[in-house]
Amino acid sequence: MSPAPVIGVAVFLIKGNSILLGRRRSSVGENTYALPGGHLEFGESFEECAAREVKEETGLDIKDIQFVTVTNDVFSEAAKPLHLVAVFMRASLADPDQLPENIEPEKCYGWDWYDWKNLPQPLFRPLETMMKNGFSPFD
Ligand SMILES: Nc1nc2c([nH]c(=O)n2[C@H]2C[C@H](O)[C@@H](COP(=O)(O)OP(=O)(O)OP(=O)(O)O)O2)c(=O)[nH]1
Ligand SMILES: [Mg+2]
Repeated sequence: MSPAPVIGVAVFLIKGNSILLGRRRSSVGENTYALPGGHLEFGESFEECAAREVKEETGLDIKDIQFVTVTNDVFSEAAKPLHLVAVFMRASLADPDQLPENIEPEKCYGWDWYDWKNLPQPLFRPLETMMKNGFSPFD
């Protein structure tokens, strides 16, 4: 039996021309820069999941949470095959002066703001694929 598809929610947290990224500590995408996010829990809306994951991982409070796009990928070559539906949301800081904290240091090396025109490398693969396809969360 194949495992059920998994639903991830990731958040483009936008501040001026920058987005918040953290270098992952994970068997999936170790050392790559990714958005805050995690898995949808039973009964949650995408907006609730986005706000909860950003709070759990960075301590930040967000507002104006909107859906932007969705990806659907099957990683069949992986040791544990994974079918991932990733829902991408966009949001802004409720308080522009609030600073990100690394609340889950076992999952992330730290959060920082990066100019959209000068993103760090390597990006987490789903993010890199979106960028290569010309996606922008600012449009
Ligand atoms: N965090 C994050 N997840 C992403 C991004 N792009 C993308 O496809 N995803 C997908 C891959 C992951 O399987 C899924 C969940 O994110 P995650 O790996 O951070 O999960 P997590 O441990 O924080 O989740 P949880 O089990 O604590 O709820 O979302 C991204 O840029 N950032
Ligand atoms: Mg996460």
